[in-house]
Amino acid sequence: MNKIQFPQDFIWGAATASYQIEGAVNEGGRGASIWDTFSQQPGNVKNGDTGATACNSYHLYKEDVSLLKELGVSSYRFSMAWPRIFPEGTGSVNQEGLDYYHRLVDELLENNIEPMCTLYHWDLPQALQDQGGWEVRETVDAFNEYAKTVFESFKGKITKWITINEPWCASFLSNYLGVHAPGKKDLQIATTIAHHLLLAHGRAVQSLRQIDGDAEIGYAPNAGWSEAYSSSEEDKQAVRRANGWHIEWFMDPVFKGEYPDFLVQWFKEQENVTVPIQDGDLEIISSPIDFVGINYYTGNIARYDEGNGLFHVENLNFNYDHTDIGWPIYPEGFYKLLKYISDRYGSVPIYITENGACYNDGVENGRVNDVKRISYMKTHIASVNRALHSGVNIKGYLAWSLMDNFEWAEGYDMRFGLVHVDFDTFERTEKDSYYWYRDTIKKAGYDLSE
Ligand SMILES: N=NNCCOCCOc1ccc(-c2cn(C[C@@H]3NC[C@@H](O)[C@H]3O)nn2)cc1
Repeated sequence: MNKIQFPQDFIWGAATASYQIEGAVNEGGRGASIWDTFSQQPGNVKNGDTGATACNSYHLYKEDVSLLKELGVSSYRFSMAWPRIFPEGTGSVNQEGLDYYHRLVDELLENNIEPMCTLYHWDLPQALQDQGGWEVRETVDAFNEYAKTVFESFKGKITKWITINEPWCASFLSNYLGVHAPGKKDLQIATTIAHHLLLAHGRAVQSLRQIDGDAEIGYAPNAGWSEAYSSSEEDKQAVRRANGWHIEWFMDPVFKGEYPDFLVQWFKEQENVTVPIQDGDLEIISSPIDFVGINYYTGNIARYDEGNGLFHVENLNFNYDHTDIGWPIYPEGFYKLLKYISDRYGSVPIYITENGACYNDGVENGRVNDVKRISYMKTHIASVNRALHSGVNIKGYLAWSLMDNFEWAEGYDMRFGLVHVDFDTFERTEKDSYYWYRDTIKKAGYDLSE
């Protein structure tokens, strides 16, 4: 039997995020976010693209839900834009913002699709950034106010919440590497922000427990996978640092109540950078959660390289095939990552909250023949299946992304969607991968020989 089979109760879904799909940035009472500001600054985003119109999902959400219904998914992961709920970050609630998300959630529920809502997918209100943003602890308080407001408003409708999406991106990629908003390049600032994001996560977990005991909550750390080039101790230690930065730095505090000490020492000795932990912080951060979302795209083989970057690591190009965004295709890394997480953190329920590939195929004769995306999905869903059958407690898989959208600093050129979007007309065209995924969901798996 050459079949990849999943349990009948395995959850299949698709994912998006507010700034990447909504558009309508000046409608419905929405305030500015740091991504509005960052994308308007020349040079930050390819082709000068911004999320001003995106996929126009603010107005076309019913069409999006129809696509989800036809796809046959039981879960849709989306994010709320904090600046739609609190245009100034705190203070008065924007009822129009709440109303929009109630319309979306009601449409999902009417179509028997479970909403999985991300509170923070990087669109911090600019008004808060102007007062220090995630560098200051007041923003943690503001996030908790935002979280409590939507927990109350959607109680009984939304039963799966994700606090923070990819805190590594929202801290280090955005404030040390300068690639994402707000585009800072300061390791101490980034390390402080990473801590405050984790603290905000923990505060929101505690708030949900007070407001809605029937809902579940988790977070979605991004996780790449680096593998040592050789069995030399220096290669193994280099890779331990690289994986630690992406994985343990954001998972140990939540699941073990402490930062990985070898990296804390590395930051102190190499960069004179420290984590601004205050009494009680780690107890808050390690508040028990119901699931963890894992976002996986790519992995690599790496080795020690004295003086190379923060951790003296060189990623080797093994001529693996790459997707159109240049990321190596490494499905084995997905299996190894999932096993690693399960071995290190136990049987916490895992949802794959993002996995997908960038291929920029266009529409030809009404079709998008994205065979490479189908191949990527086959090998990566197979890796999820391997991990599941190796005892990893995986509850579901949500493809990134339902549709092509604003891919941050890459703008609209880089397409991750199962559905093609014409960003001038907003016309949606289901790709071949959409139909393959639909059929796979129906069969709860696929035949490896297909
Ligand atoms: N490590 N050092 N890098 C040095 C130089 O970095 C160059 C660029 O780096 C990165 C790293 C990671 C990403 C990234 C993108 N997505 C995809 C989104 N996930 C959430 C959802 O919104 C998707 O759109 N996930 N991760 C981008 C750029």
